[in-house]
Amino acid sequence: MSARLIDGKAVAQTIQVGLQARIAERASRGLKAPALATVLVGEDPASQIYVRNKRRTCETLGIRSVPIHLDAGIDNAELLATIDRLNADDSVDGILVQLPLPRQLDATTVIERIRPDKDVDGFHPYNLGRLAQRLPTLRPCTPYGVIELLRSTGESFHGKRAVVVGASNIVGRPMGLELLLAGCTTTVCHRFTRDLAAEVARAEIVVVAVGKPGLVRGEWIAPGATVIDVGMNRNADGSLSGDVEFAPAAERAAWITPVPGGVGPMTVTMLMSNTLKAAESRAA
Ligand SMILES: Nc1nc(=O)c2c([nH]1)NC[C@@H]1CN(c3ccc(C(=O)N[C@@H](CCC(=O)O)C(=O)O)cc3)C=[N+]21
Repeated sequence: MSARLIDGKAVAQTIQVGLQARIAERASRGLKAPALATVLVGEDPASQIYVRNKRRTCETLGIRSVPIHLDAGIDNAELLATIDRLNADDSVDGILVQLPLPRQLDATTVIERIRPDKDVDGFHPYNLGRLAQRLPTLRPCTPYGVIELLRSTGESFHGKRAVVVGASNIVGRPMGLELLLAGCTTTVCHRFTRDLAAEVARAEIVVVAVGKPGLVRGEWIAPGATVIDVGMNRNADGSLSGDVEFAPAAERAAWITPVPGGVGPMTVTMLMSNTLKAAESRAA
């Protein structure tokens, strides 16, 4: 392996120390702790683990966690009523509804119901529109975390050719907007892209967020590229792997993120950053 590893755990830790200090400083001025409501619907085991992790990180940083657990069988109206209550609650700064939701519930309606200034996931059309117009407010956590990882390498992004693989609403599309904002010449690839290998081979920065293990072959990676793997695939033996063939990609890349320990820890950290930001802008 010749690539240098981008240590997401370490970058996340550094950012968290800064957040913790800012939250403590607010407390010393008599301000209340920022508060994050995490809404979990049903018992999906992966969602339970993720939400527990978010709640635990809140406590570590001095953010008040407001855990809300709703029955798997609730209907849209009940979920929307919960959102309305949290929207109106002045003691709550941020609202996160864990996705995916059970089938009978409509995520789009729910996301659009959250007050944009409490939308710490950055999924509301207002916040995405602001990002599209180069006036970011609350930014989607995973793409924002990827930008922080790229920044941590110390390499500049200005004018770089960036390729995003995957065009989901929560990662690929906002990732394209973030890279554009950062000054990259940005291409977003998806299931209809004709020659994915050729697109990836042109990239100086590659961000992969599809959810298919080994989708991006090591031999596609341009020598000296920076590779960010957002994929999190659970293997039969319980271990995790990304969407990029790690070992051969690391032979060619200059920088690469591991899975786990790359993007994942940043997603949670940027959620905490957004919660503090939401609290700061309410007080103002
Ligand atoms: N409304 C909403 N917002 C989200 O941000 C959201 C969501 N729904 N639904 C699910 C996905 C997934 N997600 C992860 C966050 C952290 C890790 C993470 O910390 N992963 C660790 C290891 C995890 C492990 O070992 O299982 C790592 O990559 O090193 C992973 C996945 C947030 N999501």
